[in-house]
Amino acid sequence: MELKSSHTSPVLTDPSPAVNKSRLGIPSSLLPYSQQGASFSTPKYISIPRKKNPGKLDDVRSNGWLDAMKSSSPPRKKFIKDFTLDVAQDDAEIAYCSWMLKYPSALNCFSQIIKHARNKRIAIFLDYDGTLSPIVDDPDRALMSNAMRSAVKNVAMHFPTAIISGRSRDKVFDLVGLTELYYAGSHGMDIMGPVSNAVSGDHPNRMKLNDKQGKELKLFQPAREFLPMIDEVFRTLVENTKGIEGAKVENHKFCASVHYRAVDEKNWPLIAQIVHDILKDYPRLRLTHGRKVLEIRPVINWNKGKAVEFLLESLGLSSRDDVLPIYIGDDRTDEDAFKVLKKGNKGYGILVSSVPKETKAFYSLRDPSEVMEFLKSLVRWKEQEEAECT
Ligand SMILES: O=P(O)(O)OC[C@H]1O[C@H](O[C@H]2O[C@H](CO)[C@@H](O)[C@H](O)[C@H]2O)[C@H](O)[C@@H](O)[C@@H]1O
Repeated sequence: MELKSSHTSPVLTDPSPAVNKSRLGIPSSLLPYSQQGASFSTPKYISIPRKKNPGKLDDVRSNGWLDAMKSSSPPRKKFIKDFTLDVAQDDAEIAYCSWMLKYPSALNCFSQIIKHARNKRIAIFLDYDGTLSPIVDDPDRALMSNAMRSAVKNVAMHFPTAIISGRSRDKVFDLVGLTELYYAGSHGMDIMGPVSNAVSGDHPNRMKLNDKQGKELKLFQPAREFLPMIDEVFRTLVENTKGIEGAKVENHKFCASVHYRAVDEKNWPLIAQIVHDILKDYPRLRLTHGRKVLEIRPVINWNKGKAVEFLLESLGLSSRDDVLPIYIGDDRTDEDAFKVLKKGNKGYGILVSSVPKETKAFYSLRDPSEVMEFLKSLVRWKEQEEAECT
């Protein structure tokens, strides 16, 4: 989606780096795609001490980071012949089935869902990784299938649809490639949504734009002031983790991610300590845990739940009884959105998980293939309903 702005804003235009990256000692090959060409500004107010030997790893053990890291993603299913392990897998399946009594399958409960949806406007919110694309080792290879793309496109033709991702908005748009949707990147801190009178205006973090088709859109970036800070932290993270095999740092514009999925578990405490040490110097940044990823983001009171509320308002769908928002996601960061929908019974959160998890979602789906089935079912139901009305 190429957007033309009537404003000249460094945030929108992503100009060439103002600072020579090699001066910072970072070879450009270490910079992931989303960072190349991103806006750099000379750090004025931040200085990061370069610690050669990070602490004694006591902090991250005592503050629970390590435990959170270990439990942050379900283990992959293995094809196991061993009888004892077969039994263990059966036990896991039994545990999953009993968990589903509390969080039933959205596919099994489809008729219940559409009963509530009758005479209502459904709005669809989708997470990307683990929801539309399967979790893979390399974040750059998390591609969605063409079948999923077409299911999402069909959904967007029938219902207002938005993707709310932890990735940068540009990156998630590159991966999805559909112009029929709205996109919110950086956990909702970078929203390209519809223009509505209710929330437009002269707020400094909000501006109107036109897309290629001339459709008016609104950009909302509540964390714009953090851009240089995130940039600097990203560069420091790249520098400080470069000796750890398998570590990968991504710049998502308003947040930075440190992946440890491909890092030997014995080095996880080191990764955690590096992030912990950097965060100590940035009281205005905080940590959240994703699936085998540590995410550093501004402390502002903004998250995927707020993004859902913002988009509903922009769509003119908030504070109405005839609206049914459905949010599908797999990650801890999606819980903020589930919470918003659960509060006041506004709509349905659907957790994508193949293992039992504590969640604020209402329903569950096992994996992206079930997500696709669910989206297709929604379209079939809507088309049937439309046909009956004509
Ligand atoms: O909000 P999302 O769209 O779900 O994005 C959350 C994070 O997704 C990506 O990481 C996750 O998926 C990768 C690819 O499958 C996987 O390798 C990684 O372990 C997962 O954490 C993305 O790379 C992160 O930056 C996002 O924050």
